[in-house]
Amino acid sequence: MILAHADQATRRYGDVLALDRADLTVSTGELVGLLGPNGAGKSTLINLLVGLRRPTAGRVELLGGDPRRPASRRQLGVTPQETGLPGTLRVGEVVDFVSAHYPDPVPRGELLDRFGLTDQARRQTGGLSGGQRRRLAVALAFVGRPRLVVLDEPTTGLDVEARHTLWEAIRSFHADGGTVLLSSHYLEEVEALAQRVVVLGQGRVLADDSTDAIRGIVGVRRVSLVADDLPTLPGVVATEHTEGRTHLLTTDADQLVRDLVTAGVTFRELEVRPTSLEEAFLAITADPTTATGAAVAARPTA
Ligand SMILES: Nc1ncnc2c1ncn2[C@@H]1O[C@H](COP(=O)(O)OP(=O)(O)OP(=O)(O)O)[C@@H](O)[C@H]1O
Repeated sequence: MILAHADQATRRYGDVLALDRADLTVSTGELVGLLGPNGAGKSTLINLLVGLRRPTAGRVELLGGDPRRPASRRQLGVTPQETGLPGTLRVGEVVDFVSAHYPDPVPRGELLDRFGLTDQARRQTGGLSGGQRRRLAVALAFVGRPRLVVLDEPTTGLDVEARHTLWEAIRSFHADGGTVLLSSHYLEEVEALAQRVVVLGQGRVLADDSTDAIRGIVGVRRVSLVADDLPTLPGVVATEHTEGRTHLLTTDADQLVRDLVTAGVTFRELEVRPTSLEEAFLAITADPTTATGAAVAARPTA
């Protein structure tokens, strides 16, 4: 069953085209990652799906209805990117307050334990660390045993341990049959959790595929060297020249280095390093005729 659906969803903010004809379907039991750099449109798409904003064009549907209708949101749990908690309420009181809205909430102790907040139950939320506050905000999305949980960058600002606690909680909800849509800047995070990844860039869905396939697309590396003359080499997604160095972006750095040697290229000062997600996106969107670009373009996007 389809729990969330965007059909050519478009959203403008004045002159800014934040989301450009995006398609997305999330079905029961899926754990889908929404991956993209800053400003890609992740929050915009999420906000349309959970009824916080209306699309300028196109259609969105949540749990079979219009997300703007409260009835459609009854079985939804959301943690937006920005949240506020009443600073003088204790952690346990906040959980009780939210729980009171649901017929069969997760017991307070169980929820706090799952999110590593048991020791903070009696603390006022104003006295929590940023990471603890974020974990509480995420935990609240799960209180009402929702069918669908939507989390907008749930682990931003968390240290490694807190991030892992949160991942475990998300995994266990999913293992019990729950459905999750979460956004992230980090491929590693999406890889750790999701089987399916939707990549957004400049408001468009660039790819919608398995985590493995996306790793192949955005796992771009930068091979940089000094060489007078370079032949055309296979597997190069983009080429840049700065200060006498040539930078070759590729999804297979090992093979590229082998090809350089086989081609008899005289080079020096070779460096291989990972690219940022931004660089990878720029590379794969810049030239749709490259092998990598074709892999992206092959997905239905427009
Ligand atoms: N309320 C708004 N008013 C004007 N422009 C907006 C508004 N919300 C978002 N935008 C713009 O829409 C584009 C997409 O923003 P969005 O927040 O959806 O991206 P994002 O992928 O969630 O980014 P981030 O990872 O930084 O949170 C950006 O250019 C942003 O500046």
